[in-house]
Amino acid sequence: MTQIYQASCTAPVNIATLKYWGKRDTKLNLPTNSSISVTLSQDDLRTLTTASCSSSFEQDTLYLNGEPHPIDTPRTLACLADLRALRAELESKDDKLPKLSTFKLRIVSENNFPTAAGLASSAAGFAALISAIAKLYELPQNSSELSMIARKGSGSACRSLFGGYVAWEMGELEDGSDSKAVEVAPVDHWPEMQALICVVCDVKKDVSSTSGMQLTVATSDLFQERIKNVVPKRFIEMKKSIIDKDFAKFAELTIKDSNSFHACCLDSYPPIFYMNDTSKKIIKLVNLLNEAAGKIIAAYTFDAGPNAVIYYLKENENKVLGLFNKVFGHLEGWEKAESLKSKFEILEKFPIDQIESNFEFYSQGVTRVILTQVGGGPKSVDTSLLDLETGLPKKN
Ligand SMILES: Nc1ncnc2c1ncn2[C@@H]1O[C@H](COP(=O)(O)OP(=O)(O)OP(=O)(O)O)[C@@H](O)[C@H]1O
Ligand SMILES: C[C@@](O)(CCOP(=O)(O)OP(=O)(O)O)CC(=O)O
Repeated sequence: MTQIYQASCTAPVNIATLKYWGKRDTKLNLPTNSSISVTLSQDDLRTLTTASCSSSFEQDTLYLNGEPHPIDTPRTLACLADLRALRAELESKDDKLPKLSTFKLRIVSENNFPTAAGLASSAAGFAALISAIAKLYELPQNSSELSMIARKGSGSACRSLFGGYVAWEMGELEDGSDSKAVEVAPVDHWPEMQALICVVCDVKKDVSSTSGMQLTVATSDLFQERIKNVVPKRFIEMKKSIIDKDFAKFAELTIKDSNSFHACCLDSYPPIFYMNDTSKKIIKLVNLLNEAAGKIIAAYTFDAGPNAVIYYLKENENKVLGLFNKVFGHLEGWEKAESLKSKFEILEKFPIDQIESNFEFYSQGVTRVILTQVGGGPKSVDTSLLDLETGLPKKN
């Protein structure tokens, strides 16, 4: 039987605290502003991808969550072309290397969380795809260099090439060769960062990030102010808050940036609404919590959908989870916090009677919670999703 070469990697989701919104080049996914994100732990949310190639494969194929998935989209093709070109360069310098760049690829991938549900599956998906093929091809490129390929798949995916706290530097060159992800700080620098994700019931969003941001670029005046005057300063301040481990500052900037991004969406013409009434109730809960604490202990952020991500530090876990468990404790996702429940608290100054007297209103609209934390970048793994006998995805 013809040899099948294969390699597997996992990659994480990242949730931006300073949002990427707007492209200056839609083909290369070059952004109008730099952005910052926190990489979330792969213990909770991760993509696992096996990349394989063989002279016997007749076409490039992708299986996602057990089903064939289109691979011939311009963005995926751009990633594959870049990776093959880098492999071909290695082969041209060393005759002994098998000509993997000429073989067709078979890629098998699985997300351990809902795909296309506003949980950044495309970011983890492209980061895992690029990492697995780079491993298969034995490419020497570092994570920043690979991030430029992932960026062509989906802008935010470039940040999933790193763990911890990550910046995507927008760059200024036309060919995008300086628009890449870099590490702001590794997980170990500030491992106390936690994230509570409230998954909000929703029908699929009607404006994708890709088209939404183009509408904003074309029509919003507020957006011009955002990219010229707001984000450049915030980018420097947020990086500093991470280096200084200054949660109050980090949280304030995170909240303001989520608000600024959604304000630009509303200022688009016609307006775009990603947050819904449930999202607004969650904002209110976070505001009341911070007021009761007398300082900012929780920061909300929303991407292009109604799901909330709430960042907080481990030291405030009892207070933050205490409140959210009170409201959403009946939902799936609290198993991880079982041992903490006896320590959950409602702050003395929190107006809990407001919530209790309107409990149905506050507790509706969220389908599940995910408790997670800051985590590491892509990992090379031995687990393979490919059945070498059949050359097809393994059956579960
Ligand atoms: N593991 C994967 N491997 C390759 N492509 C993937 C993978 N997971 C997701 N994708 C691609 O990303 C698409 C989903 O992206 P989409 O932006 O709609 O949703 P999302 O990233 O989950 O949510 P959001 O961008 O709103 O946070 C999938 O349809 C698929 O094309
Ligand atoms: C609101 C965001 O999540 C937008 C993400 O946009 P995408 O990276 O999904 O867009 P494309 O580059 O067109 O694929 C903010 C962010 O992650 O920074």
